[in-house]
Amino acid sequence: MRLCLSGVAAEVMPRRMLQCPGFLPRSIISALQSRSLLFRTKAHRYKLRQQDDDDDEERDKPKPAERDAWGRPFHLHKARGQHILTNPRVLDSIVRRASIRPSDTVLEIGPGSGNLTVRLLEAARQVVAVEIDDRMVDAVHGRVSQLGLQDRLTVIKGDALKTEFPRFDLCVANIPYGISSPLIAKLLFKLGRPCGFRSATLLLQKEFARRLLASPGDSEFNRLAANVRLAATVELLMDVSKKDFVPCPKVDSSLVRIRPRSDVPAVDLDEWLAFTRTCFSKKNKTLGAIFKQKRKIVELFERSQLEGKACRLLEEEEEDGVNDSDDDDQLGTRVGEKEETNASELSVLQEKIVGMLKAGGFEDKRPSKLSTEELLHLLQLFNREGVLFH
Ligand SMILES: C[S@@+](CC[C@H](N)C(=O)[O-])C[C@H]1O[C@@H](n2cnc3c(N)ncnc32)[C@H](O)[C@@H]1O
Repeated sequence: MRLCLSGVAAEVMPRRMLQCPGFLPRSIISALQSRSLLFRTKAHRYKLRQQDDDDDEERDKPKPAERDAWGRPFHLHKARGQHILTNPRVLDSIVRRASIRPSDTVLEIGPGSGNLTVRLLEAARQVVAVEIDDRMVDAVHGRVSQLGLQDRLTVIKGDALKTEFPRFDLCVANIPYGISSPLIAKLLFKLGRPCGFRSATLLLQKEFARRLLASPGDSEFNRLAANVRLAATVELLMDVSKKDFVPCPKVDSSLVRIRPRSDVPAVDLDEWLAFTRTCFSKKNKTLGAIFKQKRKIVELFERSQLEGKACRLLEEEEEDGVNDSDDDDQLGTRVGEKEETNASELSVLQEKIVGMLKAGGFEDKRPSKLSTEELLHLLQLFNREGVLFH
């Protein structure tokens, strides 16, 4: 009976059968009724769907939830990820788990109206916040001034992806989820080496956090996880319910701590990033299959040719003792001239790559199952053969 009720049959069971005394226990009838499983006729289904769409539209509308520095309400924009964390226990917990020292400068991305900022100011020496929305900048300034803490807060108005960050010890933030991936890439790969901060404690969309935490071989393991593993360790600190935000988002969140590694392998980061882009372009294909694609071989061939030619030309220029800007222009033009790619050279390169993958035991392996060390070894094999990705 249970099976029948939990499946499709429950959707089409005539109401009078359910109402017939003794046909079903009362508890089951009320459970079914409360889950709206009864009588989902076409019209009813349409109405339910319509209701869902209306709910989505309602959710997408800006919400009057925050107040500006003068106490006037203003709308929150979903497109800017403006979901304000309102649960004080969760906010306190984030600050506690971020391991802030009294001497620290904390970078906060997207302070919003300052719920987290005021707590960070209690724990740190100073806070530098980057906020894109003027209204939020005013709101957080107003709030912090009321508490007399304005001397220890600097708010940079701008896009966190485009703004140069000042020096900081920790990053602690409830970020707009739309910029998670480029922001983490910026923190780990664009600030130079060593990146100079101890950790980034970030609230992220739960599914995104799971991917960051994935290990090689896990179904969620992807290029982002492979890149982050090269430069950092990631740990899950806690999950946070969507109910703790206003307006309530569609997804739950997780707090993670990302700690830059002090022993990042000596590899050209641009070359590594381009290499993982190629390897993870079809993450479930074997490396043999990925590097048999003609398009990939042509790309690698052209890049290697271009690189080789640029080096040769530079050497020749240096030998001639010529190196002024006109010659630089000429060099650019000459290097930029597209070489006629020769079919036999291409097939030589393809054979070389396939042979190298075979010899290294990589041909039948999938990139999503390789450890950082294995990926680094593979990149080294390519580079040794003169194949460059960047
Ligand atoms: C999820 S809310 C967090 C607000 C606040 N920190 C909290 O915990 O309630 C994200 C904030 O980031 C801001 N924001 C969105 N995109 C941004 C960007 N590219 N750079 C800087 N701030 C951004 C939004 O205006 C918003 O205030």
